Amino acid sequence: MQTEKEDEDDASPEECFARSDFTGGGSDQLSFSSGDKLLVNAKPSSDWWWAELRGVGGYVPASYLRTGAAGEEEEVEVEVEDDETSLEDPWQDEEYFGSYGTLRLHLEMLSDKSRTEAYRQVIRSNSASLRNKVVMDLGCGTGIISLFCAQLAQPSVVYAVEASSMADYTRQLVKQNECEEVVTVLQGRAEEIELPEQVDVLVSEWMGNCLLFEFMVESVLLARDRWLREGGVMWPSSAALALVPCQADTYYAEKMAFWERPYGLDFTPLQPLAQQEFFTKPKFSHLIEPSDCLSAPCDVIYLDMYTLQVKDLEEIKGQFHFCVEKSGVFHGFTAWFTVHFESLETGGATVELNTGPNSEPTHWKQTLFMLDRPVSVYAGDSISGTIVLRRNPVWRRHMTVTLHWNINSTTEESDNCQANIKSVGTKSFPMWR
Ligand SMILES: C[S@@+](CC[C@H](N)C(=O)[O-])C[C@H]1O[C@@H](n2cnc3c(N)ncnc32)[C@H](O)[C@@H]1O
Repeated sequence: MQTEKEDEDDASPEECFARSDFTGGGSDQLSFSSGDKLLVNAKPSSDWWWAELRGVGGYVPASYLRTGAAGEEEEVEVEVEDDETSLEDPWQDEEYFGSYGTLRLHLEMLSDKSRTEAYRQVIRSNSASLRNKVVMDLGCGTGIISLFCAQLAQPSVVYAVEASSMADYTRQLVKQNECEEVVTVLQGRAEEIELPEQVDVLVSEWMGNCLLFEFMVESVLLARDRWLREGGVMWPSSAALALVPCQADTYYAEKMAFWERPYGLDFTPLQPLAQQEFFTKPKFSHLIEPSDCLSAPCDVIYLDMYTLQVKDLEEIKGQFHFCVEKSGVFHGFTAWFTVHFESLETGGATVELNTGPNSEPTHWKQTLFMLDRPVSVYAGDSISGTIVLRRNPVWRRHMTVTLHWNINSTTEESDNCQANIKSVGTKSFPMWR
C-alpha cells in the first residue's frame, strides 16, 4: 500500500465528508466519525483512498465518504487510477487459504472434540441412509468428514473440495486410509470446481466466530444452488446465534479497572485509551461461566440453510428481551452459535453442535461484546433491544455487529409496578474491519 502513496500526483486535495463512523483495521487505515471533514490526497483504487484528518494520513474506504459540505448529499465521483495491481482482494483469499494450507488451524479444529465428534455422530447416526448417496464435503481441509463418511457409511462417492494447498495432503490421507475408492479430492474453490453430478448431501463446517465471521457460508449457499439435487440434504441444516447479557468481572478488571490505581498511582487518564483499545472490537475466544449470565440466553438469529440467500447475508437483524434473573454488573453481551443436522430418515434424531457455556467448550469458545461503561442491574429488570450483523461492503469476510439495548427496571414506587427505562445504549463492534 505504501508505494501507491509515494506515487500520488500533485493534484490539490479534495474535501470529503464522512457519511458514517469508520474504525481503521490496521496501522495504515484512518479512523473517523460521521461528519468529519477529510482531505483526500489520492485515489489509488476505487475502494480505498488516501486521506488526511487532523494532520494524520491513512487509507479510508471510499464508500464512507461524500463530497460537498456537511449535510449536503452529493455522490462522490469515483476516479480510479489506472493501476489494477493496487486493488486488494476484498476476500483476502491469499491470506485466508494460505492459513488453511498450514497445520495450525487444522490442529486446532481436529483437537476440538465437541466439534469433530458432532460431525462423526451425524455420519454414524445416518450411516444406513448414506448408503449409495453422493456427498459433497465443502472445504474438506484434512478430509476428516469425508473420511468419516467412507469409514462409517457406504456412500457411492464423496467429493472432497478444498481450495487451500492442504488438498495435496488430503489426497495422501485418503490413500493412506484406503478410502480412495470412495473419496475424490478436488482442489479448487467450490465456486469454480465442476462435479460430474448433483449431490444428495452437502456437508460443510463453515461456521466462524459469532457464526458468520469469514463468510464461508456464502460459498456453501452458492454450492447448494448449483450442486444440491432437489430434495437433497444440507448439513448443518440450520444455525442459530444466541445472546446473553453477562458479567465479565475478570476481563473488566484486567483491562479497565487496572488503570485505577496501579502501584498507588492514579492512571485513570489512560482509561479512555483502554476502552478504545480493548472494548472497541469484540473479544473472541471468551469462555463465559454459566454463573456470569445475568439471564437465560435467547436465540436472536436463525438461519435456515435451505432457504437462506446470499443477499440475506448483507444485513441480518434480530431482537432480544431478557429478564434479569440475578442482580449484578452488566458488562456486556456474550454470543455463540448452535447448528443442527437433520436426519436423513424421517423422524430420525437431530444432531446438535452447541458452542454455548452449558456445553463442552469448543475452539470457537464465545464472543464477548463489552459495553463502554458497566451498568448495575437487579433481579426483575429487563434488557431488550436489537442486534444487527452488517456485512462489510468492502472486506467481504468481515462484518459489524451493532447492539442497541434498553434496560428497564420495575420499581415498587412506580404505579402498578410499571417498567421505567433506566438506561439505553447503542454500540457497533467491527469484526475486524
Ligand atoms: C473451517 S475449515 C474445516 C475443515 C474440515 N472440513 C474440518 O472439519 O476439519 C474450512 C475449510 O474450508 C476451506 N474453504 C473455505 N472456503 C472454501 C471454498 N470456497 N472452496 C473450497 N474450500 C474452501 C478452507 O480452506 C478450510 O480448509
